[in-house]
Amino acid sequence: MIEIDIIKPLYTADGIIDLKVNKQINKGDFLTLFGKSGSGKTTLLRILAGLETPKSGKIVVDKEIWFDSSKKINLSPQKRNVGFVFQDYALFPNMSVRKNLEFALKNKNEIKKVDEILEIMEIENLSNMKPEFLSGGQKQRVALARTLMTNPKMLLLDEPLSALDTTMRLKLQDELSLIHQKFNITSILVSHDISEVFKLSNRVFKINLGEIQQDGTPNEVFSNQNISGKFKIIGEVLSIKKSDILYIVEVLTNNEIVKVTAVEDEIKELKIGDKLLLSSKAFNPILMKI
Ligand SMILES: Nc1ncnc2c1ncn2[C@@H]1O[C@H](COP(=O)(O)OP(=O)(O)OP(=O)(O)O)[C@@H](O)[C@H]1O
Repeated sequence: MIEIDIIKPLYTADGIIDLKVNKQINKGDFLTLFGKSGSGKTTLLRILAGLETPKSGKIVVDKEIWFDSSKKINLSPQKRNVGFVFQDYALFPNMSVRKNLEFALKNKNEIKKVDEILEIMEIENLSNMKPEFLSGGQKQRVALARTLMTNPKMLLLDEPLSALDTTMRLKLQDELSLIHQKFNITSILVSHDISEVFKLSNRVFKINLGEIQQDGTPNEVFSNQNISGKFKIIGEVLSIKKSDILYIVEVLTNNEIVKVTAVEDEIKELKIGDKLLLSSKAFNPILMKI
């Protein structure tokens, strides 16, 4: 269990706002922080990692006090043992993949763990390569593998997949999900990608201007309560074309492209790249084993 009750002033272009979090996160949760740019998501991850200090409050992880302003306790990042993965892979460029993993080992007697993790992450074939020769997806897989070397109590993922192309992103989402199931590490992800949120997390904090405005499952947070559609999927607008009096909207859903007709009112506020909810009321899907 992670108990967070902190306040930290954020210096934004529009003035000072308080990042205020008073929440508990269950062990094994996969939580996503979702919200506009500048709302405080990365700062919250950095506070948990011990890289930023709140003005006041408390952070308790599995009954261990990581931070308590009243008792002047502030555990160093090394003592917190969290795994942090960023968008840029932060691998040591002069070391091979294997050396990058070995370097992260705290207990050098656990050297066989390197091979275990290389195998789990399916990167044994890359073990002697230097990062500069790896693709973005491969580098991020190595960065994740390196993070797992220290048996972290918590995995902090700051938009780790946002620099990757769609195919690689979907593949690494599957891997993240598998890692989470296998190691049951409490994970906190920052993501702007709603389909990623649905795929990976069981809980979402929707943050705005430093405050958590919504807390629930992805369905609770994102499904528009006014729509009573029987069938709902999240998609992304790829194109909007006019056809007579209607519009044809191409929507990407789970790597499939679907064409949907829409009226002017529906497309008024839509632009390419927008996330949307595709729903249908009188639609009875047919299930077929393949
Ligand atoms: N150490 C700090 N102290 C005070 N304010 C900070 C600090 N670090 C960042 N800020 C400010 O706090 C605001 C929130 O930054 P943060 O990076 O947490 O936002 P974010 O929600 O992660 O945004 P994005 O989605 O763009 O990454 C920004 O306006 C930033 O300038």
